[in-house]
Amino acid sequence: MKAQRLLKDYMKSHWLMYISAISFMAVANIIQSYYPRVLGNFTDHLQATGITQAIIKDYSLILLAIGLGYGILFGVGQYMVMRLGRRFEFHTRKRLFNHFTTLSESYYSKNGVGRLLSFVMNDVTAVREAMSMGLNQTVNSIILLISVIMMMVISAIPIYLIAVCVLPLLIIPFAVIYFGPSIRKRSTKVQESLAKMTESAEEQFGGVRVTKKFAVEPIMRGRFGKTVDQILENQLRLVRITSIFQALLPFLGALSLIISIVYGGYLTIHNVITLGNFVSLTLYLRMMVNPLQQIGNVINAMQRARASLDRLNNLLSVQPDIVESPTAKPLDLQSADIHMKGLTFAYPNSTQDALQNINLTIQHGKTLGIIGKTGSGKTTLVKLLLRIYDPPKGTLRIGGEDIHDATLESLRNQIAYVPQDGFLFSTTIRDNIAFFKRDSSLNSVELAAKQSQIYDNILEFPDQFETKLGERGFTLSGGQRQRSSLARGFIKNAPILIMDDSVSAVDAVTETKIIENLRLSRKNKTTIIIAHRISAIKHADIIVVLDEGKIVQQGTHQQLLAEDGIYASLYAIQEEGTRYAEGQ
Ligand SMILES: Nc1ncnc2c1ncn2[C@@H]1O[C@H](COP(=O)(O)OP(=O)(O)OP(=O)(O)O)[C@@H](O)[C@H]1O
Repeated sequence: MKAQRLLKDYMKSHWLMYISAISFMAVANIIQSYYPRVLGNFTDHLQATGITQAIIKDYSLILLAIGLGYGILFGVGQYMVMRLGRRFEFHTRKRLFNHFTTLSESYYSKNGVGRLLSFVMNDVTAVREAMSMGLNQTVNSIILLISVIMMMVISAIPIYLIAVCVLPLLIIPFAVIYFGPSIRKRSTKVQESLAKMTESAEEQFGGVRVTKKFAVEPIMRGRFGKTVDQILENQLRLVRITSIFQALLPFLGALSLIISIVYGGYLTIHNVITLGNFVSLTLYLRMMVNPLQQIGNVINAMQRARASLDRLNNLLSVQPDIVESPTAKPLDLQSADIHMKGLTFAYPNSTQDALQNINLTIQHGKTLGIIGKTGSGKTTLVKLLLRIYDPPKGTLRIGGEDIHDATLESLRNQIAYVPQDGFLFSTTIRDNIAFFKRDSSLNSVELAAKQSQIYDNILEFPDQFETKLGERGFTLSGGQRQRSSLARGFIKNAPILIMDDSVSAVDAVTETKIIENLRLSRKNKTTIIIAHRISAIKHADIIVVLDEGKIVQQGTHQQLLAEDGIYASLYAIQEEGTRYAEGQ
């Protein structure tokens, strides 16, 4: 697994912006650290000469200059940091999405949509917040602390007094080392439980229609409630530890201030230091409390963000299962035969073979029908053809070439796959049909719609081919959805068309018309039809019957009827059903 360095890479490519932002904020803080010194001098002046108009004017102008200088420079620096944070968020989300598009189906079957959404939403935001706030406050606090210490050292305040007063503050680094790892561990738990909640919400929303029909809302609420409870529990554990940590810092700051008042006051009474020095010292120490508290906040936020950053880096390091060989060539499938020889396949993480010793030849231009019980391996067979999963080397050849030697693009571009439950996007029906090539002419979209027998329905939709589907759009029936997705397969006019149970939701008359259109439009092109109904495949040049991953029968409709096997008994049952229905 190649380690990813999301944040480091980003910082490397934006270093100039970082340096500029840091410089602006650094100068702003150096200017601000003059503030106690000016007030100290003011006090000494007051003591020496009493209050005069000139003193008031001079010091107000100096303070105004400090205020303006700090405000402008700090504002610009802060803007740059925030901008960097937002750009990081944008860049990371794009990078994640690009990465998602490279991952294989097996990754998606292991990770729910909600979990993936959580990476894009929660984790990226956690890192961005820590980045903007972290950089901002770290620079502010560190520069301010250094400037304050420098100003104290070059002032007339004795070093031993400074050392004693600053002593409690030295405990802070130890507190950080002690609390840091626990904060990070608890933050990882919070992020994980957020991911679980998003996953659960996605599942519950997706299944809301089923839930409603079965009136099982309490179960739904219970399931979601559990994930929310888990977040609360994990967040409270995190809050407990961060609160202790954050309370400790101001306490140490206050302690140092008390020491300065007691010890500094004593030295002032005995004239070891001036009243102005005493005022400056307390102001300096007061000025150190905020940056110290900010450092605590930043460390907490950084620890939380580290947990998210680790999750993101791990995700970006996931390699797709299906990788193209460096020597892969684009294949031309126009006149390619398909050969399967001794093909045995088991899904990753499964001990059972989904396909066993498949030997099959599909000559180009022919129609293959595949039938078999549910779970017999029909879909698996065509997934291997699309290389959604990898068949063992040497077991599947297309046009004489091993499938592993073909580029994925050439393979998938020349095969049209129509699944049983084709997904339709929230766009117009026209765009859904022309999904493969958005600029297809309306004529070709209409032709595909006619071939898949959805044309007449579309004419009745409110905006016909421009009718918007999906969320806040028009809802199609199951059969209409299936035929729209079939039109998507027709319009591609690919050398190989695979219909995976794609006419299961249409009535017998429509099915016959679709099959007839298929035969007309796909002369000399390879077509693979998976079906449960014999009526959908009986015209095929060759039919295979799959049972528990094995080909148990192979031949034409007539040949298989003549055999004493699954096909003939299936035919008898389905015929009986048809006769019964017709007799009703
Ligand atoms: N992603 C997967 N991971 C593990 N096992 C799987 C996966 N997909 C399918 N299977 C298993 O492989 C076997 C064959 O499944 P396949 O989907 O090919 O059957 P099918 O004949 O198409 O079924 P149906 O007619 O119900 O669509 C089944 O036992 C199924 O549980």
